Amino acid sequence: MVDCCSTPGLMPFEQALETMLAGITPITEVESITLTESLGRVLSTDITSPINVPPHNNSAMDGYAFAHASLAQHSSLILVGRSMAGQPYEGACGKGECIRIMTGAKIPADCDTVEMQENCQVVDNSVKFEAPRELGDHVRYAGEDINKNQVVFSKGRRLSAIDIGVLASLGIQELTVFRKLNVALIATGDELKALGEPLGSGDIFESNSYALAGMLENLNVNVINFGVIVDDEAAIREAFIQADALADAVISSGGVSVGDADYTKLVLEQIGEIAFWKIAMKPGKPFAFGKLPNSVFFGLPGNPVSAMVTADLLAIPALIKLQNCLAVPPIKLKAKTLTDLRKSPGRMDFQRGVISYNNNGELVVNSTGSQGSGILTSIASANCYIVLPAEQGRVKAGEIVNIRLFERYFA
Ligand SMILES: Nc1nc2c(c(=O)[nH]1)N[C@H]1C(S)=C(S)[C@@H](COP(=O)(O)OP(=O)(O)OC[C@H]3O[C@@H](n4cnc5c(N)ncnc54)[C@H](O)[C@@H]3O)O[C@H]1N2
Ligand code: MOO
Repeated sequence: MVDCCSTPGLMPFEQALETMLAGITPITEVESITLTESLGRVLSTDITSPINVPPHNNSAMDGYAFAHASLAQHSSLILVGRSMAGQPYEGACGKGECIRIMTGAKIPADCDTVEMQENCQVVDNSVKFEAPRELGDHVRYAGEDINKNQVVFSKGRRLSAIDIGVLASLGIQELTVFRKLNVALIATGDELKALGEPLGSGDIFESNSYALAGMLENLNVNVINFGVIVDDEAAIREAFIQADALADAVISSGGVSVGDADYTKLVLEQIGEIAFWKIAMKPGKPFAFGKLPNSVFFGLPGNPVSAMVTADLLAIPALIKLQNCLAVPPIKLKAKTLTDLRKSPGRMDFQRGVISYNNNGELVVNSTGSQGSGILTSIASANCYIVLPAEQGRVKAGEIVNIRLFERYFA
């Protein structure tokens, strides 16, 4: 186990993240899928465009196409044909001539400029142009979006809805992606009751696995939910062994602190190995990272806020690397805090806030109020973390603080 620290026994947050990512070996297995199945999947090869997009010069307006040199000599041009989207004009369009053209229709080789119909007067077969045009006006050029043989998306990219549209515009129907990860979720605690069960004295509804499963949905992994495992060493060992046999990654929550019923770390040590335990961060101090024989292991603290924040800031970046996916750096800003912020030196704080612009156009942040590790609504109502360095003490209203915007899967 690594032991180091700003606060004795606690590993600084950045060092924990770095150590954990260094311990993750990305999967290499790939599979072939159709484009319609590809949302959120991770490309296992670069995608090179087989065609120009658009494939031909086409009009950006409904109007008239002509050679720019023609209009320099005449203010009216003779209409000789019509090009519709999907039904191009294949004839000639010589000096003094123009064609009717619709948005998206192919521009004939003889033409290089388009005028919109609102600026034209048509009398019989003659089109009068009200104003001179620049060469190339309203022309969308072949390949102006994507050139043939251009690398459009790189290996490791997670495909968005827009990416799928781009790939469809290239005519791509099948893709090779990295296989989906299998991720096991285990909630530990005698007090935890599944939804639908009656709450006895001292019980609460189990909520971590629901929120975690929702966050993981955005990573497009297969979630294997083990539900609630009671605070019993043998039961937890059995659940970890079963999860390890099925999953690439095991995420537990609860039982990772120092209480009499906290078995997570003990069992991890028995059947696997711990890389580190305890981070100088708040919330999330007792987070544990390690390995089981076949999988990587993330031991999240049970407190709901601590579980979500460590999932977001530690487990998910590790899963993204395991997926062989390129990481997208978080957006970091600075803002003026509108309230005092309570903070003791020792751990890096990830307080929850709402960032916005004030009437002077300055970025300001409001705390979401009580920052207790059990107050899950402190995340639900926030849109960012207020990141306060470990050594920082109390912050006064009006001071500038570091902000990290929430990821789209979060809150
Ligand atoms: N003597 C010490 N006590 C504690 C320390 C410490 O350093 N010394 N650390 C505190 C910190 S910080 C945290 S965070 C918690 C984490 O403890 P555990 O990971 O062992 O979590 P539990 O004790 O099992 O649960 C804590 C809390 O969260 C509720 N919980 C647990 N799982 C769920 C779930 N799946 N859904 C909803 N709520 C859940 C549980 O009922 C408890 O209230 O330890 C501190 N203690
Ligand atoms: O780290 Mo605990 O998460 O402070 O409550």
